[in-house]
Amino acid sequence: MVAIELGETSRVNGVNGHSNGAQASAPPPTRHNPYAPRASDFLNNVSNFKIIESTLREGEQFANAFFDTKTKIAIARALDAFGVEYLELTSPAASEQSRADCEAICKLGLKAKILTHIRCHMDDARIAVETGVDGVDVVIGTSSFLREFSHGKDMAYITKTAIEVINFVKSKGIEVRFSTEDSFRSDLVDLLSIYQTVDKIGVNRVGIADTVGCANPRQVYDLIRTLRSVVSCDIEVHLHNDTGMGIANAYCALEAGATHIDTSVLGIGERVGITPLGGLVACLYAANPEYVKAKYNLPMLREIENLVAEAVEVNVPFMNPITGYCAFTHKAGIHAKAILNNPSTYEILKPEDFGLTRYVSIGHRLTGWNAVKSRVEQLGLKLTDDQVRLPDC
Ligand SMILES: CC(=O)SCCNC(=O)CCNC(=O)[C@H](O)C(C)(C)COP(=O)(O)OP(=O)(O)OC[C@H]1O[C@@H](n2cnc3c(N)ncnc32)[C@H](O)[C@@H]1OP(=O)(O)O
Ligand SMILES: O=C(O)CCC(=O)C(=O)O
Ligand SMILES: [Zn+2]
Repeated sequence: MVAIELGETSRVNGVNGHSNGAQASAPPPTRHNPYAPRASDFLNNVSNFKIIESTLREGEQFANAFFDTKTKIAIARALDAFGVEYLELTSPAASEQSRADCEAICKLGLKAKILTHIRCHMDDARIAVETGVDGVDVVIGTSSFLREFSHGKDMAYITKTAIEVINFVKSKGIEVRFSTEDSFRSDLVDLLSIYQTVDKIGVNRVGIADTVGCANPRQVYDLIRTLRSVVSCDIEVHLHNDTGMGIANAYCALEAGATHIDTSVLGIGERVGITPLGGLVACLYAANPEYVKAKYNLPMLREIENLVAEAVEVNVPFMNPITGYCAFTHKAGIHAKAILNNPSTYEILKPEDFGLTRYVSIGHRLTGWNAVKSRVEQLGLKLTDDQVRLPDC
């Protein structure tokens, strides 16, 4: 768990980590974040999680996504090289082509485990287990909206079918996950009851889905923490970004004990999509850079985002974490001076860890003399400080 010890030290020494002088033998001050996870956060999985990368499932539901086989394979290979633990693919029940593509990706021999995503129905399950996948993600809506207006089934029917499908997939010796669609608008007693039932019969993971993007971080924390206390299997979360909470909600889910996070490249999916891979990586790197660097090939992120952006014909957003075109550009004089002295003053992410470089912008009315001096030195010019400071120099 990251920075437990450092957080405690900061607490001993006060918010800024400074000793008050009376504690002559106190440990030296630290400059670490006093809000970092503490030993008491025993459920916290911020430094112990797996990514279920769903660009080839949720991402295919993005309005502009029309992936052909070659593109799907290129995306699968790139995400595998990046190091995601799982790839989730569109249901083979969706079309003959989806089934063929799923089989083709299973045959690539990737390190990532391959999952496919199906309705909680035996017809879909029978097709899915024949594709060669390592696991099947099963889903069914449990909110009153979806029970009434989507599939029309009650909780008794859902529970019975879930048991049948889970036992069937397990009998094939592959992983199975059971998820409720629209979890945050479902009845809590219904949810906990069905999750306990599927946990008892040996499901590998249960999933919570914020299908409509209505949840906030505190609600996510509370639901996952409650669920963590009633099931012993892994917990996955799938979080839509309709109100911009996709990354924050994923972080809180991990803090509450979730083990698996669904992502897609650039967050593409239904409507505005889900937790973006790059943004999640940025957030978790900020919490524990060493853990994230050891797990993923971070310099590949830009290439993967460009690959997907091109495939779905969108631009990488200018404010994208890590790869947005200004992500490591510093402009105002106060920032530029401090950055040139020590990049950590205004950077929580190190560009070099992502194969990128920082840029100090000059030539604007907010530029200060320190930035100009640095550029003068870079260019090998010989000017005194007074000359650099002169506005007409
Ligand atoms: C929230 C999510 O993103 S869940 C994942 C969504 N993914 C997809 O929809 C995959 C792509 N979809 C498809 O290829 C098609 O919709 C198919 C093959 C699944 C079904 O196609 P169709 O038979 O033409 O049905 P259609 O798409 O119109 O309606 C969905 C059907 O699934 C049923 N259904 C919806 N959710 C579930 C569920 N979780 N479990 C079981 N059945 C379900 C609906 O009641 C409806 O059944 P009906 O045919 O009796 O009306
Ligand atoms: O299977 C899941 O957990 C999520 C399905 C989905 O895409 C959603 O509910 O938004
Ligand atoms: Zn979704």
